Amino acid sequence: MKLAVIGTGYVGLVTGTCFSDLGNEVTCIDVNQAKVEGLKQGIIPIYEPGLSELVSRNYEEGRLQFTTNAADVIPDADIVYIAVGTPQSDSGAADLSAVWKVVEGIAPHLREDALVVVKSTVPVGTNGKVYEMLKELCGREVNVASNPEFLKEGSAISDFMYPDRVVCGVRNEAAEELLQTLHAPLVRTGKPILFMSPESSELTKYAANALLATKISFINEIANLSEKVGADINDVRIGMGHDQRIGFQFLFPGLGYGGSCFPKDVRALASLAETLQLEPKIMRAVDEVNVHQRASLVRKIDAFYGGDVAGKTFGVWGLAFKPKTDDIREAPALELLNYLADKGAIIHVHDPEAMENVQAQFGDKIRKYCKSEMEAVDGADCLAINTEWNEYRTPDFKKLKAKMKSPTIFDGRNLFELGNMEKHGFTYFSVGRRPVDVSKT
Ligand SMILES: NC(=O)c1ccc[n+]([C@@H]2O[C@H](COP(=O)([O-])OP(=O)(O)OC[C@H]3O[C@@H](n4cnc5c(N)ncnc54)[C@H](O)[C@@H]3O)[C@@H](O)[C@H]2O)c1
Ligand SMILES: O=c1ccn([C@@H]2O[C@H](COP(=O)(O)OP(=O)(O)O[C@H]3O[C@H](CO)[C@@H](O)[C@H](O)[C@H]3O)[C@@H](O)[C@H]2O)c(=O)[nH]1
Repeated sequence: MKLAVIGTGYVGLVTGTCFSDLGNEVTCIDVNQAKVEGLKQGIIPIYEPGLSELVSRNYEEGRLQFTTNAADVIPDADIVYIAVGTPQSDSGAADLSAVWKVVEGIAPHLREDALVVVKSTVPVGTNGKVYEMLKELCGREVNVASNPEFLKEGSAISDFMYPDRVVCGVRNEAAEELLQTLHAPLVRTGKPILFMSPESSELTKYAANALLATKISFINEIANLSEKVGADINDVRIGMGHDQRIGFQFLFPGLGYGGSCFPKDVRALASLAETLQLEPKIMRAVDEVNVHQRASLVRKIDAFYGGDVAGKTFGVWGLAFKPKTDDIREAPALELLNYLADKGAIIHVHDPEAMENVQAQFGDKIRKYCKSEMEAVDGADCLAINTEWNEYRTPDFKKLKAKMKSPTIFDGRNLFELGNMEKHGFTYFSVGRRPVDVSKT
């Protein structure tokens, strides 16, 4: 099949590349000329495990192309995917301006039998609006479907290639047949392609993200309670998770959810409900708990130092919003960096992939961008951990202690055992567990 994928970001690039790898002829289109030129030279604009190899192979074998010129590609396409960003607008609702721009841009070039598929996460009713808009612009009916994406950054390729389910919102059999054929190689293991109305498909995407976000805010609230009552959230989490009705997934406490999806999607869903005179009490509470949790490391640091961090050296491990990505959109680390920079602390950071993105925002407000995690703690008054990269999980504690000026750790991801911290003589603050304070022993 011939596919045009418009928007070559985390979702568009992964979608286009994976579909090309499955034997389709795919052209990825983006307005960002530098990005497109880079991709043609094998420069991948994001870090996503396995993506670079897959892009290179399919580009070299001619199944995957990149362009800024939609008009050249759309007339040939069986399916046109819309995968542009739908960020949060000032009101909290999703900003659909990029989607409307794409719709206007493709209308004059669409083949009579082409299927337009909205992959971007869009509020319920958007598919219907795209359909109406194309009908108006083209002077005829255009087939429009919804196919939301459920991939996670850091495991995007395997999530795409081995989905739990594929959700498609369609209006007719022609769309169902095309999407069935396109996705057939992804569901050979028996996972379902679920066909439903575009409205149900759009709502499924938001509802899934909102429930996952709810689990995270719930466990963070229980973690804060654990700290007050002397319980250990790790034991509580495991005790809960063994109940099969609850499960273990998305119950890790931490610094709240970040990234480009959960924060904006929870707010967009709440905002949609409010425009319909409903009161989205759960969604608003989930967001509120999350905003509070994102500042939890800052609160602990501020309390420990009595607000006086000026001139103190902070080693910071982890900047990306989660491991295995370079994405810092809504990353909890940004909250900490802003606090430390405003207060005049000396900041040394390390992240395996996200330092360039942080440098673009913080520049010389950060004293050192370090090549290794040990370099970041050299002479540090304390270590603060934001992201659970695997390489941070088992440091040589003797070496770590010897490097630091003071053995103090603020861990937003519960990477270390409390017993280990006691054994090695660290003062250690984590999430939902008792503090270890060696200065008091
Ligand atoms: N990032 C994720 O993990 C993820 C997962 C599932 C769904 N989604 C949803 O997918 C959509 C895309 O997210 P993303 O993270 O890939 O966004 P992104 O910001 O990484 O990429 C969007 C791309 O679209 C391009 N673009 C903007 N306007 C354009 C236009 N008129 N024509 C062509 N290209 C244009 C931008 O230059 C950019 O490269 C969003 O709706 C998001 O909510 C994201
Ligand atoms: O137990 C957990 C699990 C996750 N998180 C945090 O939640 C955020 C989101 O993590 P994750 O869901 O793994 O990454 P995303 O790439 O944001 O993926 C989410 O958002 C995408 C965009 O809509 C969806 O496609 C995915 O299904 C959905 O998981 C991150 O800040 C994590 O640190 C926790 O705090 N505790």
